Amino acid sequence: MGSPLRQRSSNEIDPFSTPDIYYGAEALYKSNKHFRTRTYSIHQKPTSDGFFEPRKPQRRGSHDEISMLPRKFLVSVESTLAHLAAQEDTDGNWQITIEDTGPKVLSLGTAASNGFKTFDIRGTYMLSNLLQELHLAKEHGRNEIILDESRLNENPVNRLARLIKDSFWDGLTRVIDASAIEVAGKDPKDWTSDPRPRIYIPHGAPEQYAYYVKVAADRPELRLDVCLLPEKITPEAVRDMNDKPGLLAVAMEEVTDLTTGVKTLKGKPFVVPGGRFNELYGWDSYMESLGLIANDKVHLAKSMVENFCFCIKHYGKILNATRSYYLCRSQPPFLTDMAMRVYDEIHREPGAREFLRTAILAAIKEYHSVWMAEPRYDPVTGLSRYRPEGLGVPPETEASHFIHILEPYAKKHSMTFEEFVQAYNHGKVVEPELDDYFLHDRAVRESGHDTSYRLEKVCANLATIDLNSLLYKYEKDIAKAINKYFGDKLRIPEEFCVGDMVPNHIQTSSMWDRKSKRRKAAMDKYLWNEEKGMFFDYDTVKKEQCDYETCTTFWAMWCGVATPVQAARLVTVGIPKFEAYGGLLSGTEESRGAVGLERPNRQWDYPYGWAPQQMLAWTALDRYGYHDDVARLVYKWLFMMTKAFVDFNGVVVEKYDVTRKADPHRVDAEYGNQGLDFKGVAKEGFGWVNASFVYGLQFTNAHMQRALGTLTPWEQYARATETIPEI
Ligand SMILES: OC[C@H]1O[C@H](O[C@H]2O[C@H](CO)[C@@H](O)[C@H](O)[C@H]2O)[C@H](O)[C@@H](O)[C@@H]1O
Ligand SMILES: [Ca+2]
Repeated sequence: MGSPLRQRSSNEIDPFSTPDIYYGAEALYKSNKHFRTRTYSIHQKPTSDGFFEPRKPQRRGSHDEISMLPRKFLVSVESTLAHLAAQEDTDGNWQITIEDTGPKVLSLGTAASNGFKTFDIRGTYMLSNLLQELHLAKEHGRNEIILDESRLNENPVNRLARLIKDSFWDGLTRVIDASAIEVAGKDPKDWTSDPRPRIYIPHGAPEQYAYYVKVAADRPELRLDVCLLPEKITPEAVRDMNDKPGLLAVAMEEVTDLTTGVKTLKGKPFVVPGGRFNELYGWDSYMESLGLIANDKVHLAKSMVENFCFCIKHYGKILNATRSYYLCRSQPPFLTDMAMRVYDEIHREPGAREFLRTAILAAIKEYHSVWMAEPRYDPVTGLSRYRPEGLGVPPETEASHFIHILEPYAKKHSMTFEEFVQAYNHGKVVEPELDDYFLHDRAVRESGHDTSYRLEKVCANLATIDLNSLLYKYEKDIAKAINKYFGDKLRIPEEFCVGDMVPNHIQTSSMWDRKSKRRKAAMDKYLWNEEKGMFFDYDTVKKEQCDYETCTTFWAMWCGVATPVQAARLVTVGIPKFEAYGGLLSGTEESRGAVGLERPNRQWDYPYGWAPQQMLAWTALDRYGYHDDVARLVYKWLFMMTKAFVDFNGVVVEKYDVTRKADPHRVDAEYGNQGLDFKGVAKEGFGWVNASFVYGLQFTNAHMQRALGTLTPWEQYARATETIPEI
């Protein structure tokens, strides 16, 4: 995207710099140098109505405005912030939105007049940008600032893309080592009475154990609890950790401290989703990596691949996420595509080929030991299911989540809710029906689609179109990597062998091609519905195809398993079913069924739309040449995001209600929405939604970007760009 014309002298700060530069020490020095005559005091008295009025300074002797130059304001931070909030944040939620009913105008003194002349800042967007900038300036310890008008009226598409690239990724990046373990250690899902930072180290990483024991001893104020995991991680062991939930160690590298010359360990960074999700997630990481690559941050995506390889080596799988309570389950697998996209970017760097080799070997191990082994593998169909092990009630959900399920059992056993959970988790009471319920519940969480009426009470039995598409992609990618990069001979070292594999045996692309052909045949047989023109899940226990219409049907195009004829039908039949105002729905309204008090909305059903669904569908449609559909769907999603960003104080959330025009970020299903809870200024957005924005922009042209920047709805844009037929 082009940025506005900038004509700056060398002692000026780029108006679109990151807050640490724009409000940091250098900016302070330059603005002081430039405006010597300024005499603002920070000790201002409130006016009679209790508000702070920016004080009118003395008129400067020199001329005021040079109209050709971009406008800048001279702003007293604390007083303007107080005035702005009191006047414009009328509902007192620390944000200025279209729902506030203030006058929507505030005057700022121009810098060129030393604050004497004023100029009006008008409308929700500019005022909320002002609020955000003042919060940032305050956080950087500034009492007064020179503020570029272009930072307030910046094209919103540019602004959001800039914030994602320059600020949000940084806000979501974590490193686990002595430098920042207190940040990564925080877990808003730790509901225990003493939520202290705790780290579990796998048995096979004694160097990390020694490292963290020393960190804990050197910095007792952290209260870091360092625990060694048992060699064999069983469901019982995982259950017993529920009272002491903790972070799981990820990859570290040995480095030499440049000042002391001593060798130490350094954590490999990763991006977290945001909100309550402050750990490395499985499929979120893949989506985030698409955004990181789009933003030239491939080193972070690479580091996440390396962390996944560590997880496969030490925990046996890519985890749902890196907390102790997630140890038994995985999430939708994307490792091969992620590693190959990273490789494409870094292939000229030293060590790139080894990076890819390790990732492909890890993926092969994961493929066999997790997805193609029982209980996930179904030998009858040859297809796979989300079906993780585990015991008892998942501890990470809100306390209220399972009340309606568990209370009748607590009553039956004359126990309190807590007593019952304790007794049930430890096998003191036996309730096979509940075991079945939680088997499926764990599977739902492993599927990433927690929760949905599509999967509730049945997920562990389903060969889903989602998972089998992803495994087909593994098979095709592994075949391609072996053939293209490893001379069609990949040696499998002992540490990557599974079951009865012979150490150091050679694998070739044809072995993997055969696997993909077998899967395609099974998917055609069990998952494709010729009459309906879509792929569906298959119930391996009832031995019948399901009828829930899910937007994951497009994953068959993402992975390439759909024939061109199937793809054409999917597009014709599927798109009209799933397309809504803001992009693609997770599922159809009809499939979800009626909702009400007794049957509340589930967040992965209609009317919600999620970034990963959009991103995979765009890529899928693009792969088969449906470029007009891609353009339209991308536009709708980006439009919805941009409009919410403009109208609601810079908000970027975990998911959207894609049927809701005015406030699509409002989702009250299940645990609500993540990314809403900020005061004044959003610092992180939400991982995969950030990614969807910058990834989506790659499918747009300059014309679309301009139209998005002026908040032109799709229909209006489409009408304006309709090709005029030749006469
Ligand atoms: O705490 C409840 C559940 O939260 C997670 O699921 C949701 O957030 C994840 C992170 O963004 C995302 O990967 C998943 O698709 C979302 O539904 C977690 O993954 C669940 O296991 C957990 O029970
Ligand atoms: Ca408000």
